[in-house]
Amino acid sequence: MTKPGQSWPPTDTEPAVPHEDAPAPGSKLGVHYSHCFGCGDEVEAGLHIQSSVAEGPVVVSQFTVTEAHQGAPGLAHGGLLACAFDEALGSAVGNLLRKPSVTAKLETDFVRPVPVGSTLHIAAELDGVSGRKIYVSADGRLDAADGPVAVRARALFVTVGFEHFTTHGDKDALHKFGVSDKERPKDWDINP
Ligand SMILES: CCCCCCCCCCCC(=O)SCCNC(=O)CCNC(=O)[C@H](O)C(C)(C)COP(=O)(O)OP(=O)(O)OC[C@H]1O[C@@H](n2cnc3c(N)ncnc32)[C@H](O)[C@@H]1OP(=O)(O)O
Repeated sequence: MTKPGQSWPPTDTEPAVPHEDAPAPGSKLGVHYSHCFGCGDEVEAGLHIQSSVAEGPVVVSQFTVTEAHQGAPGLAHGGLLACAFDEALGSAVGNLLRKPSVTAKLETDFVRPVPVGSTLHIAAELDGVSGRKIYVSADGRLDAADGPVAVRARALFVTVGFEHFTTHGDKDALHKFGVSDKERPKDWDINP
């Protein structure tokens, strides 16, 4: 675990420079997969996170906590909050760098309770890249972009080849992600 005060990223990194085809600041980001628990519109009890690109290597996301997301009565489950951050951090990595990547490590600090009915405003920022390793962190603020911080997270994503998804998951994964064979060389950095 990263201890409070420990430097982040934990190793020397290069700046994370958005891909030339990354959506511009202000762009709303769509659902990357309709059955994704984080953002998918076909998962009734899912998190239905909505994200858009902000200035800097930053993606902002909103997650509204419903009764389907409770741990204690009236309060969000911590594991689902971690899920929300995984999605928000992954969205920053995937959309800005356009490198297929997976979460290798995810740390969360739960600072305040998050009640049902509240909306977490999550700002995820790319902190640096070291080879295949991408460091990214986020703050989640209660009910407003400048509200009190409720959750903080840091993550390491590792760039993988597209075959990670087709080998370990669904052989049709790329089409389900909406990435056609024709698009791959142009729109994605596929040489991790
Ligand atoms: C438009 C699109 C939107 C896209 C929007 C997408 C949003 C989706 C968000 C959800 C994302 C997910 O939940 S993804 C699902 C959850 N994650 C997973 O299922 C990943 C499962 N794990 C794996 O498949 C593997 O362990 C990998 C790929 C992470 C790494 O395996 P590998 O490829 O063999 O590489 P490996 O050599 O082990 O690791 C590479 C480097 O990372 C380091 N490393 C690896 N794991 C760790 C670790 N836990 N902690 C520290 N360091 C680590 C290694 O030391 C090494 O450093 P060095 O020696 O190079 O220095």
